[in-house]
Amino acid sequence: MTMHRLLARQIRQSTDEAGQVDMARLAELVSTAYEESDGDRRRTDRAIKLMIEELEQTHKRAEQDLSRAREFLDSIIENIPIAVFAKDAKDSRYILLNRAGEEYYGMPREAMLGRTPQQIFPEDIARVVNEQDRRVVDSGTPMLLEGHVLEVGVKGHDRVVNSRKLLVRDNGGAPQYLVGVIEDVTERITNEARISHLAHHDALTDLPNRSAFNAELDQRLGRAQEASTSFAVLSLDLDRFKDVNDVFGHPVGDMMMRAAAERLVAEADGAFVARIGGDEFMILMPDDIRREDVLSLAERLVEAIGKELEVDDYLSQVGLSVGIAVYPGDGVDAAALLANADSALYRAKREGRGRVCFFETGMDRELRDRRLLQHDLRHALEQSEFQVYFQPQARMDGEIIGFEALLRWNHPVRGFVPPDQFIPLAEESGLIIEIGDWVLRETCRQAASWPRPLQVAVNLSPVQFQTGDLERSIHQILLETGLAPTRLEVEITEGVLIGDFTRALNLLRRLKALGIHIAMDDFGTGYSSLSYLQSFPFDKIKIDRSFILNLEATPQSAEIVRAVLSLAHALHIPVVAEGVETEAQRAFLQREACEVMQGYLIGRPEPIERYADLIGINVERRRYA
Ligand SMILES: Nc1nc2c(ncn2[C@@H]2O[C@@H]3COP(=O)(O)O[C@H]4[C@@H](O)[C@H](n5cnc6c(=O)[nH]c(N)nc65)O[C@@H]4COP(=O)(O)O[C@H]3[C@H]2O)c(=O)[nH]1
Repeated sequence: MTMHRLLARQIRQSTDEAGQVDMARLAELVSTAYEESDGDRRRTDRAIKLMIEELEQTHKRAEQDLSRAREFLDSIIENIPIAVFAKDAKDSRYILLNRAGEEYYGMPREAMLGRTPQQIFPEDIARVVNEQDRRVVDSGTPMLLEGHVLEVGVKGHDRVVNSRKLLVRDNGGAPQYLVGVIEDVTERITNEARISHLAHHDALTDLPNRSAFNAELDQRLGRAQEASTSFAVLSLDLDRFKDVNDVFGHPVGDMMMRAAAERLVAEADGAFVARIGGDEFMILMPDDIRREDVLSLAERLVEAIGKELEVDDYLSQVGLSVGIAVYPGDGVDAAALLANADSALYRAKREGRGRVCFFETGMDRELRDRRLLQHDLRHALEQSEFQVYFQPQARMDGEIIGFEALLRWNHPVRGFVPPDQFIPLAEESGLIIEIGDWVLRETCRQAASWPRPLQVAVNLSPVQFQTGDLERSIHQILLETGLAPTRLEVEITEGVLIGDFTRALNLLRRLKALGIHIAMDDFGTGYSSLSYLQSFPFDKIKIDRSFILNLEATPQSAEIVRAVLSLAHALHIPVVAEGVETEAQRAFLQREACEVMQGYLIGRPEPIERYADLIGINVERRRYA
């Protein structure tokens, strides 16, 4: 007989040593076992119930997640600014369309869903759409169209779109859906075109800029090399444009620049005109144009720009200088052509502006040399290559009353470089501010140490008036050196007053109020010397040495000197005659009652040690010896 192991154990536990079964004990054991078994079953039932509940919740959560994901995807598809559609692969019937799709097709989705292209679009369009759909279904390869002009929809035919259609198969691999996206890229393409335009055009004049010019020049070179033709490169620079900005301010300057650019384009006969910098332009002339035609066009440009510019009731006059280099004679690559056109421009400007110059051999050397000099000039101050020379000024009876300070540059290789060569370079680069301060400080320092309190005159450049703080510099230098302001004279040319007239005039007034004397230099060589005499009470007038030089040779010079002297006398302004070299010139000036003279007859510009006796050093020594 087989018996459950539990019952056998319970009988064993209820049987005594004599083999007698204690029925009451057995009943108790069995009933305890049943109770435990009931408890186990109940626990198992509860666990199963909990598990079922947990499974149900997990399932529900999964369903919710799925539906949320679907909603999320739906909302993305619905709101994406790209048209999205899905069609039945069998008959191209639309089964999904998002909001951008409605906009693209210009109809609500209700008008499209469940319908085929033939039921929606005009016949010709429906045919194209169907053909595309069939191609994708038959080949199984996606269709991609980029930048094609929109043929369906309400936005008009000026829209440009990228579109893509692809096939989705069912689990068995049979074609099920066609999914398509259509992106309107019109704005992007317009923006890209605008950015590309900006990158190649100058913002102010809308002319091609330097990079566009370089690209065009490269193309021209390629063409000319292949076809063995020639062409001309013109380098143009507006003269005195800085004055327009100084006088009228930048907004008016900008308008004037636009007006000048328009004139250039109008006159350039369709040539390629580019603005490559502040007031610099370049022109590429048509291929194989004759030299005389290039010249006559350049001259027409100079004439057109030279006419008065009128913008918003502002009148101004600027000029134009032109340098020309011709391919292949003046250069076979871009760098050589540009450098040579620039050299020719430099010559045109140097010859008096408003001119046209063709490149000639040797001009490049001139420009290169100038650049080298400019480079060296930057180090001249720190290398102590400058020195102030002094030239005496005397009354007509020979009594020395003062000196003019004249700057000298002792270049380590070239020797003495004339100030007429390096001062314009220093002005162009702005170095004149530092150099001018140095000359003033050095002159005042020296003059303050002279035993005789003679006058000392220093040249000031127009650039020092326009930039930097000249008044403060002079003030500080006078304090530093201890020179009495009344012993200092500043010489200015009319260039100082041509720029910002009011600013320069105010500055001169303040300097004069300090006790400094103001002299008008190079009188008679400018355009408006007379009108400037009216606007400021100069302490001295210096007649330019060109008039003195020609005193004996040309009667006109004598007349001019006479006229200047009588005018100055009438205004009670003393006159200094510059460049007096001969006794005859001195005698003439004395007869005409000129007050002061300066020139080789009295003494050349020299280091002050050479004039030690004039400044009182020897005299003093002798006295105390
Ligand atoms: N043939 C001849 N020439 C005479 C005679 N007497 C004087 N000279 C020269 O005439 C020039 C007079 O100076 P400037 O008209 O102010 O003309 C000056 C002035 O405009 C400028 N310059 C010189 N030093 C300075 C300076 O420190 N600062 C500035 N801004 N300009 C300066 O450079 C110009 C030329 O200076 P330099 O070569 O020193 O030339 C000086 C002087 O050497 C003479 O009897 N015969």
